[in-house]
Amino acid sequence: MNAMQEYAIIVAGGSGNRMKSEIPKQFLRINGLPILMHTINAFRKYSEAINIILVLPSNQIAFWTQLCEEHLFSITYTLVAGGDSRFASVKNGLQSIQGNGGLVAVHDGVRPVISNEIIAASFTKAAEQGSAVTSVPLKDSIRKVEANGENAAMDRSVFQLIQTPQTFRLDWMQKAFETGYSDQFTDCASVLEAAGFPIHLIPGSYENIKVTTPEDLRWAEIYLQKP
Ligand SMILES: Nc1ccn([C@@H]2O[C@H](COP(=O)(O)OP(=O)(O)OP(=O)(O)O)[C@@H](O)[C@H]2O)c(=O)n1
Ligand SMILES: C[C@](O)(CO)[C@H](O)COP(=O)(O)O
Repeated sequence: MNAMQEYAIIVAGGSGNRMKSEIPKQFLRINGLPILMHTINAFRKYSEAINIILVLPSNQIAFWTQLCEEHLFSITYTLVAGGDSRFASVKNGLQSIQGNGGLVAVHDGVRPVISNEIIAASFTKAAEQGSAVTSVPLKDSIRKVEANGENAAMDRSVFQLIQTPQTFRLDWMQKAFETGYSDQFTDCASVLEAAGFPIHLIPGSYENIKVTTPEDLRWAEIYLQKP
C-alpha cells in the first residue's frame, strides 16, 4: 500500500501585536535565523516528501522574499496569502490543496522548537485515528475568575494546554472548514470538534513554545541552541 500524502500548513499570517516588535514576530531572528525559517526547516528535516504550504500576510510577501535571498533559503513550499484570523489563514492554506486524500498537519509558524519525534507521532496517530492534537499537562494551579471578580480553585488535572502540530485526515479538515468563522475557533481542533469529528490528544513538549510575547524569545533562543 502507498504511504499517505502528507501536507503541512504552516500558518504565519498574523501581525504579532502582543510581541510589540517593528516587524511581525515570525520574521524576528533567533540565533541568526528568522523564526519562521527554523519552523520550516523542522518540517523539511522531518520529510523531503511532505508538501509544505506556507501562509503569510499578503503585505509581507515582498519582505519574506528579501529575507529568503539574504539567508539563501531555498526550501520548496507553496506560498499562500493569509486572512484576517488564524481560522481564515488555515482555510486559505487548505484551499490550495488539490484532492481530498492524505493527512494535513497545521502548525504555528511561531512554534520553531518542534521536534521530529512530535511531527512523526502526530502523522502516525492521525493515520490511525483521523486526528492528533499535541498537548501538555498544566504545571501551575488554576482559578476560574467570574465577571464579578469572584474566583475559585479548579481541578487542573482535567485540563491540557493545547499546542500544534494538529494533524487530521485531509477530508475531515475540508469538511470542518466549510463552516464560517467563530471567535471560539482558537485552533483547528475546535473547528473539527464543532463539526463532530473526534479529537485525539498526543503528548507535546514544554519546549514547543508559541513565541507570543518578548520573554518567549529568550526561551526559544535557548531551546534552539541544542545540538
Ligand atoms: N490572521 C492570522 C493570525 C495568526 N496567524 C498565525 O497563527 C499563529 C498563532 O497566532 P498568534 O501567536 O496569535 O500570532 P499573531 O496573531 O501574529 O499574534 P498576536 O495575536 O499577538 O497579534 C501564528 O503563527 C500566526 O502568524 C495567521 O496565520 N493568520
Ligand atoms: C493554535 C494554538 O497555538 C494552540 O495553542 C493557539 O490556540 C493559538 O492562539 P492565538 O491566540 O492565535 O495565539
